[in-house]
Amino acid sequence: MRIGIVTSGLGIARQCLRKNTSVYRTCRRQVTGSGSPLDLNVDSKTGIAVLSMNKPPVNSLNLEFLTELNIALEKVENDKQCKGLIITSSIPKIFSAGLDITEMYQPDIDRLEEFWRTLQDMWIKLYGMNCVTIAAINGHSPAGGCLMSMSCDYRIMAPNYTIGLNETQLGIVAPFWFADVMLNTVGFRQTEMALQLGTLFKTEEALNIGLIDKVVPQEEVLSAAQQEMQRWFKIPGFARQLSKTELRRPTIEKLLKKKEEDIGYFRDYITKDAIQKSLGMYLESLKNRRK
Ligand SMILES: CC/C=C\CCC/C=C/C(=O)SCCNC(=O)CCNC(=O)[C@H](O)C(C)(C)COP(=O)(O)OP(=O)(O)OC[C@H]1O[C@@H](n2cnc3c(N)ncnc32)[C@H](O)[C@@H]1OP(=O)(O)O
Repeated sequence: MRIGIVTSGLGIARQCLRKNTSVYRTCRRQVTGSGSPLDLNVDSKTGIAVLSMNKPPVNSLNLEFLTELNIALEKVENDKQCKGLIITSSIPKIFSAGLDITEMYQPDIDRLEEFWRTLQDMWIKLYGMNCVTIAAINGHSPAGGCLMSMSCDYRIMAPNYTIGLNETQLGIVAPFWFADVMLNTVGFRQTEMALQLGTLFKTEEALNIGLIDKVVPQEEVLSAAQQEMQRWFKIPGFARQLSKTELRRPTIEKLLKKKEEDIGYFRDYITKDAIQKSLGMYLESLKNRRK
């Protein structure tokens, strides 16, 4: 089954969310054209869903894209046939460039708050997914891209890319829940160094510190993820799921308790003059890189 979701506006996205049971039908109908930022393929035989991000140029996470991701995750979670989810990218050499910096630079305040809330929701869903989740990291994966990868149960990455929480290099701070997920993944010492230095790890380095679990050649990333999934499927689903929930619940609950506070903190922090200046300079440096 091939399902695509279009981003022709938040209205459609919300319509899909509201009519949850008809999401498949509604979205499939919209998809016939090209330009969908997400491809969701559910193989009813294997029970594996492959969600491929396809938002040029770099799969940056803006409000609309995050909304689409939320819909797709919800759809997978509600689909009794789906036992596993693989997240990957259709953009060559990029898994995701992380949060769309233009959402944070000179923002409209209402949209900024909505953006952050939608990101929180996406993370809560992904980190708490009942089904097995594998990140097939076939490109660079900085900051928000790293968060998405770390939120999966297993990470397979192609060589010669980078991954990490590089926020300090932008002059900003990784939120506490980004830090918590990294702590849960690689432990305190690696996290305190990586967060302060804003380290982007090369694939092999990421493997060495346990930020990713396996390295395979670029063209094998997806098939390796499909194969890995079989190992997880052999474990009785309920026992596996409960083990995951028990381990991840405290981290999720920590954010749930402070969701509104976190939105306010983010808004006040991001709109500070010094932070705006840093973000402006970083955006400029990205644009000048190719000159
Ligand atoms: C209290 C808490 C407060 C704040 C918390 C905030 C947490 C933030 C989390 C984040 O995720 S911030 C984003 C961090 N991401 C990055 O630093 C990645 C930046 N991008 C790159 O390093 C590279 O673009 C690349 C991903 C390695 C890809 O390189 P490539 O050479 O292939 O592409 P190019 O650099 O030419 O980019 C093409 C195009 O896309 C624009 N771009 C890139 N990344 C972003 C982004 N994250 N947001 C918005 N736009 C981005 C780039 O400027 C180019 O635009 P142009 O074509 O108009 O020049």
